Amino acid sequence: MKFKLKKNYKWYDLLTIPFCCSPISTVALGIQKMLTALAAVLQVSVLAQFIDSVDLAIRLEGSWNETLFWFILLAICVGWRRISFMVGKIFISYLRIMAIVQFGKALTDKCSKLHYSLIEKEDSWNLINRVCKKPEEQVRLMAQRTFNLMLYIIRIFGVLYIVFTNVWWIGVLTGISCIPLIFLSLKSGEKNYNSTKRVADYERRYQYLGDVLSGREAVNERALFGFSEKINEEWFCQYEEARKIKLRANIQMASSIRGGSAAITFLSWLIIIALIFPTTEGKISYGMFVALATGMYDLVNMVGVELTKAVSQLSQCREFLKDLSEFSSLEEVPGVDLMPDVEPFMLEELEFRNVCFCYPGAKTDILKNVSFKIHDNGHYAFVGTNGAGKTTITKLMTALYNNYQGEILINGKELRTYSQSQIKAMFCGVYQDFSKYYISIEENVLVGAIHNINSDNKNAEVKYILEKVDLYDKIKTLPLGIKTPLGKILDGGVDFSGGQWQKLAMARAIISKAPVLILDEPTAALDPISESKMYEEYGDVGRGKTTIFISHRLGSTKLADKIFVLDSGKIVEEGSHQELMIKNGLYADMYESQRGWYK
Ligand SMILES: Nc1ncnc2c1ncn2[C@@H]1O[C@H](COP(=O)(O)OP(=O)(O)OP(=O)(O)O)[C@@H](O)[C@H]1O
Repeated sequence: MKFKLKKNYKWYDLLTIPFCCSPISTVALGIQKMLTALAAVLQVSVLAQFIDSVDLAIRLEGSWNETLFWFILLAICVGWRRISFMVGKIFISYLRIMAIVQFGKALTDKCSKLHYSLIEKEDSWNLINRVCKKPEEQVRLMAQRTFNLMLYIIRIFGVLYIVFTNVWWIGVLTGISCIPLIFLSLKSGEKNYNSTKRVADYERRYQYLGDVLSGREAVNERALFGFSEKINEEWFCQYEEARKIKLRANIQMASSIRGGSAAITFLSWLIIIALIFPTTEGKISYGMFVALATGMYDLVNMVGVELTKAVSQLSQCREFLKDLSEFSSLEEVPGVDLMPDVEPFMLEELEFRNVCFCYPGAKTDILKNVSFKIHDNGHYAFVGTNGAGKTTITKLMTALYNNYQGEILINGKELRTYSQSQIKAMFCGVYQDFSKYYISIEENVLVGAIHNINSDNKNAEVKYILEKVDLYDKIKTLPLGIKTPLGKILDGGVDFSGGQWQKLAMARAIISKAPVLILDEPTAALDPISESKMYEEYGDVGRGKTTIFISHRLGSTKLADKIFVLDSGKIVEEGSHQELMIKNGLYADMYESQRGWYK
């Protein structure tokens, strides 16, 4: 059975979620908790019978055999309560495994379908992190806390029933006094979860700062600039803030639990005193008095501490369900998780017609009336100042955002009418912040053509492309060749330099069968020789593809058939390098200022 997320979660889903993950362990856990609760209730009556039978046997009015019978029963009750904890642990560990497989998988599936803008927005990103953090732990808590509540309720009602059948008014009085405590617990649980939400923001910040302080990425700058102390202070501030919020929530919860338990302890003394009268009047036996007095202390602990804790923890789970409902209602992009179309896509023309675009939540337009056309097999470049909107254009053409105004037409058809599989089949790219996958070199390249490469010539094609990006000579020297794992996660992994990783990203894009190749600062990490070699082979690399090239190195963009110059979200100039130089506008200015460095 495959776990499916639904839009609206109710309180009963605290059990249906674990049940859908693993019916066997959820039912087994429920039975284990129920038997434990019944054993505890039974123990009260059995203890009374045992004491009374010992009393009778001593006074020679009863038999020792009967005493032995009650003793064995008492030993079974106590023994089961001891071992049931271990039995429960076995079911829980199985439930956790199944929760990763079922619930965890459903969450990651949902994440992979989410709209790109939700990942970029802080609120939704925090929600995603809260829900997807340790799903197996959430499922365990749901099952364990719900069954614990059931266990306490059975025990409380069981003891109350025994008290009620012996002295009815004491049973009723105790029952009524438990009700306000349950409401108090619900409130404190809600408060506790809200503080966990607030803590999550601080945790995220201090974890990030912790990475800067101890991670590998910032090691060089850390040593050079010596910023550790300053970051450490900031880390401490964030950590302290999170600690204070947690502490306040714990104090609040402890005071409501302790306050409740003090009230009920006082009540239990009154009840034990009240029990003396029916005992002296002979309405209840001595054994029952001892058993009920012990049972009352147990009851006090359950209602005053355990039940309050269970209810408040359960309301934390309920708050998690609210988050889960919100998460599962987040907007999905239909088909975003599908593979690219296997059918090769033929691009004839891509056109932006009066496109305006504002990032969700932002106030100003980043792109203002942008219009341009690019054609099959052409080489195009976008240049301009930082923040002019070059990368944003590539995000729109690859349909990461669809809230633009104006039209984006591919082969004359609006981009929004294409399916995600079709769009994926159109574009491939190397971005500024390209990914580093800690898998083998071969797999790193094949990520770009996972769906449409023939396994017979896979190796030859990977080698050919690695030669094209000038990486094969280095890879040949590695003991495992193209099978060598990268990064420090797998055994025998080697690390690449920034430029080598970038070449690998380039290889990934080239092996893709998509007809449009987006290159966003693809050579930023390359040495000058590798860079110029890449440009010499530019035509070859982009063979049969339409290339869209973004770079600040104007010496490289001048090879493009057409250059678009962007300034503050507008295309201010367009033409070939020669045409733009004759125009003597912004492009010529930028080009001359760069050329000045080499004179
Ligand atoms: N997710 C986002 N939300 C809001 N604003 C954004 C977002 N991403 C980018 N921007 C803003 O959009 C503007 C254009 O960004 P873009 O990355 O397209 O610029 P660019 O021309 O590629 O710059 P660079 O040359 O520095 O890479 C910038 O002002 C940036 O701050």
